[in-house]
Amino acid sequence: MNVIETNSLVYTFGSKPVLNGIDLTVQRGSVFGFLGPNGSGKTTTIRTLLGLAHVPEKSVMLFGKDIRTHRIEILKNIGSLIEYPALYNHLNGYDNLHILCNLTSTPKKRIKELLDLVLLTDDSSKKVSKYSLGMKQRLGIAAALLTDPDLLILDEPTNGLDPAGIRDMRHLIKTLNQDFGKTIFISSHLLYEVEMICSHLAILNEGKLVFQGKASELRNKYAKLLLVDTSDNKKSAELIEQQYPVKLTEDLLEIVVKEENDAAVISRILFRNDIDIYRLEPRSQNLEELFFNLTTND
Ligand SMILES: Nc1ncnc2c1ncn2[C@@H]1O[C@H](COP(=O)(O)OP(=O)(O)OP(=O)(O)O)[C@@H](O)[C@H]1O
Repeated sequence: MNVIETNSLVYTFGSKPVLNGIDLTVQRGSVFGFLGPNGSGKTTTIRTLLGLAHVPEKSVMLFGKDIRTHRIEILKNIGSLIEYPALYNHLNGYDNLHILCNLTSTPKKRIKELLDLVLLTDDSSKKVSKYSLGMKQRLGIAAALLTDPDLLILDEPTNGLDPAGIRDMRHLIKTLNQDFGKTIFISSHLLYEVEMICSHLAILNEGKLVFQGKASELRNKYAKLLLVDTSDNKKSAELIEQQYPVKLTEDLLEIVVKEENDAAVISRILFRNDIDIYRLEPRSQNLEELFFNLTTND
């Protein structure tokens, strides 16, 4: 069953079209990455999914039901974290969840389970004002999970986090999906970030989807670059260009590769020709380069 389905979804701010006919399909059990540059319409799409923006009938369906006619029922089964979590900074983590438990008539034992899950048990009696942004985000996710919804919608969950915060967030998303069966919809403007954790992706550009499918399908659609610096870049370029497209810049080689083991193939070519490698570094295309490929290669 599709957890989210949008049908030719359109949305305008005044006379400005922001979403231009979006057909999203998010299957149960997936970690779905919703990618797009700033201003492409991600937050607006999420607002439509949560019934916060007025849309035509049947254009936004969740769990097979129309958000226009079944909003309350649908929202009971969604946990969301949009921008920063709304928390009481002067209270500790436990008490924040306790208040929400009372509001939602959730049994108190759920608090301990969730604090364990989001790795905040040891900090549960600390005031939230003393939490790092990553800890606040994780407490926000615990709050969103209180009523055990099937779908979790996270808007840029790693924005502003330090590397440790990003690692914890990735781990949490994986656990929620694999061990607890949650379907997770994540918006982001970072390609490598969603590629790493998502099973499926959609890419939005100027209110239109330019790609939707499995993350592995996207990987096959675009090339990666390998940046290489050697003891003899000119000779290296001549050797490598027999097998790979290569550009010789002032101080390095930019080689277009596709397979994981291309780096090994290239190092063997150079090694056989007595060329030393000083640097060999993969670089993914950024979103702009990817858009260019997606819109010109098809
Ligand atoms: N309240 C509003 N009134 C008018 N235009 C708006 C409003 N909110 C957003 N927009 C415009 O709609 C477009 C899409 O915005 P949206 O916030 O959905 O994009 P986004 O992909 O989430 O970007 P970001 O990552 O920067 O939040 C942008 O051009 C934005 O300027």
